[in-house]
Amino acid sequence: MGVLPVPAEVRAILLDIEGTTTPIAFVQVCWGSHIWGWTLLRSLTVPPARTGGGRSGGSCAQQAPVSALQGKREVGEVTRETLFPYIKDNVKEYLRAHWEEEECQRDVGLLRKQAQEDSSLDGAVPIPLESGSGEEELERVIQAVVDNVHWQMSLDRKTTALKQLQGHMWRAAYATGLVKGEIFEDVVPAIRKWREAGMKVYIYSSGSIEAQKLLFGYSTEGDILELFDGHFDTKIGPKVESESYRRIAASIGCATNNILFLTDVPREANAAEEADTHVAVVIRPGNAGLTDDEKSYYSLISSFTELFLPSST
Ligand SMILES: CSCCC(=O)C(=O)COP(=O)(O)O
Ligand SMILES: [Mg+2]
Repeated sequence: MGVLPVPAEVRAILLDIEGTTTPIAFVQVCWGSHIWGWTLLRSLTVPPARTGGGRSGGSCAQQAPVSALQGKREVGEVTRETLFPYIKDNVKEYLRAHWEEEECQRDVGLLRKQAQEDSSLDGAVPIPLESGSGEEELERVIQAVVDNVHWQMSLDRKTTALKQLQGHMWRAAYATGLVKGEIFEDVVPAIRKWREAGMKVYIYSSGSIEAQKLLFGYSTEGDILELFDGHFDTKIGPKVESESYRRIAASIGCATNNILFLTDVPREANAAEEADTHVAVVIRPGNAGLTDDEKSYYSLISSFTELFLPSST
């Protein structure tokens, strides 16, 4: 095991999620079974604010009881292979069930605006406004939203519009207990130690703040939200732009060089470093490989226990 001394001026540790606190597989690996995905969907499409759903609320009538679903497959298995496939498989049903809710309309509005900005990109999918009130017209617009979401996800885009919708869809999956956020085992003990040493700890992920809070609030380690002093997402700026790290420092109330950022993505590390933030690249099972240049340029850790704080003995 290596040891990485943390510079004495560091007062706050800023953590990426996917590939850093949490296995990439938890976020990205495909569903094992269509039937499972379909059944889970049925249990999760109840609109929170009303019964009967939106215009096509009839789809909620055949929900499978949660206990029956849990009997078919262990919770742990679902959590390891869940987040992105869940969105891809279930976005159409989700939109049908929630379409008339304010939150869903806000999400669609954001996606439509993003689609306009993306119109010059190869393969971009526009989202038309609804013109009329028939079921066919509704289906046409919903299909465009579905195609847009699938297109963005095929490129692993990190737009705020996509991340907002994803966060809202995951909420039901976590709340039923069928999904739990997976955290590497070294993460919680290390953060507790850092906090005891007086370090502030923040999250900065492309996942929306709501999605971050779900992942850590319903995690395999229980509700661990108390371990974090704050959360940042792409609303503060993209992770690959150095200005985002200046804004985060201003928001925390410190200088950029008082922060140590841990991430699996060299482009993000590079942007943070340009802003004079300390960085270390995290190597976890399943992460993308690094080039030889990246390996020799960046400080690398494979576990949070490798960080050595000046105040720790
Ligand atoms: C907050 S959980 C979902 C993670 C996600 O949507 C994502 O894009 C991961 O990005 P990260 O910046 O955490 O690597
Ligand atoms: Mg990451």
